[in-house]
Amino acid sequence: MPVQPSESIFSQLDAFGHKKVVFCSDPDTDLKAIIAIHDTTLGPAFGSTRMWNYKSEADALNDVLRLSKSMTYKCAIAGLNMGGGYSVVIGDSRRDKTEAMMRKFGRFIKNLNGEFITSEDVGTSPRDMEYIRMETEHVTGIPESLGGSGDPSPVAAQGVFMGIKACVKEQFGSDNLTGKSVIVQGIGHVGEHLVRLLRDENVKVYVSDIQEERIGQVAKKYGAEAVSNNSIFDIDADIYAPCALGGTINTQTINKLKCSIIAGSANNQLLDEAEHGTMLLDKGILFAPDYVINAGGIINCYSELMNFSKKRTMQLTENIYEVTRNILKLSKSENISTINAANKIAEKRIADIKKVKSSY
Ligand SMILES: NC(=O)c1ccc[n+]([C@@H]2O[C@H](COP(=O)([O-])OP(=O)(O)OC[C@H]3O[C@@H](n4cnc5c(N)ncnc54)[C@H](O)[C@@H]3O)[C@@H](O)[C@H]2O)c1
Repeated sequence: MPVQPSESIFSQLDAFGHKKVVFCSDPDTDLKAIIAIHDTTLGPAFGSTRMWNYKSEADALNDVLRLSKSMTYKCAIAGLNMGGGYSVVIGDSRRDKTEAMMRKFGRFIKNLNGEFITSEDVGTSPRDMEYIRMETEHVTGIPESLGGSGDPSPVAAQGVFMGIKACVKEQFGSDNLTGKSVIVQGIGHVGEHLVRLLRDENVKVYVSDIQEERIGQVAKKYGAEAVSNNSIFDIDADIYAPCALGGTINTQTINKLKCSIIAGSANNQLLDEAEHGTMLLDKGILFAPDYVINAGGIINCYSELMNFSKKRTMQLTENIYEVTRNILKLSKSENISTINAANKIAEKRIADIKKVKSSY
């Protein structure tokens, strides 16, 4: 069962298996943030910073715990030498965010002495990473003009695109996307780049968002069909690409879905991994585990840390195709959900590397 936001903080930490959680409070800058460090077996905890107007502090904690755990798996399966973490800043990014708030948050990261390294996410931008960089070096995704790798979302979209191709190969026998149809839910940074990549392969694209004006703009720019957010599950498309927030795949939506593939960028798409992963398996809907196919963003940030070339970054991102294919194969051969198959592969790598690190 998923951990409920109302449970005690320590029982939640036990259930997720976290190493450390830091609550950052600074009334002078109105900063309220949580940094969660899940696992550092493979290296320092890597994770984005999300700014969101959470309904409650308990929701914010639940979100950061879920997101940081999936980062551990994401780094492991992408072959990176990094652990898993995440942070959330509580507030409305368009109304409440200030330079002082982000710089103060940078100071909290600095105090972790490299145990946590961050980058941008929903509600934060390369500009915010620049503010954090003024206080600590433990940040990536800073603007290219400052020597960073800039916005990771085009690379994240490329990885999602490779994941979609791997799933199409499995379901249809060829990874050619021409003539297929995709619903992109959430046309923000990643969603819009994904729409462009799909349009370039002659895919029929439906776009949806909670911001009505965005739907019209993006539909017009890429020749996509605009769909209201309430009616996306009525559309008969081959692929559903969730690119907004998590939890959109649940008992209610699975019963409505008409697609045969789910593959998108949003983190933690399954409301309950075990229950909904199995439901999708039983219904024959292929689910590309989100943390596997959205790893392009973190690969881009890792490349910035490691001084990798753009070419190497793209090679690592395009490898998401093979990684996804291997997961689908394991899922099929063992008749387990795709999320279970991905978790098995990620956990094996963490266990193997733990043995390497057990001696000098
Ligand atoms: N940006 C990256 O590099 C990156 C990398 C990996 C994963 N992700 C994940 O991908 C998702 C999108 O990231 P982004 O950077 O594009 O964010 P973004 O904030 O730029 O875009 C999100 C979009 O989703 C829309 N949205 C929010 N709630 C919605 C809902 N209920 N229904 C429909 N639309 C909704 C927003 O209006 C916005 O347009 C997030 O879950 C993020 O964690 C992002």
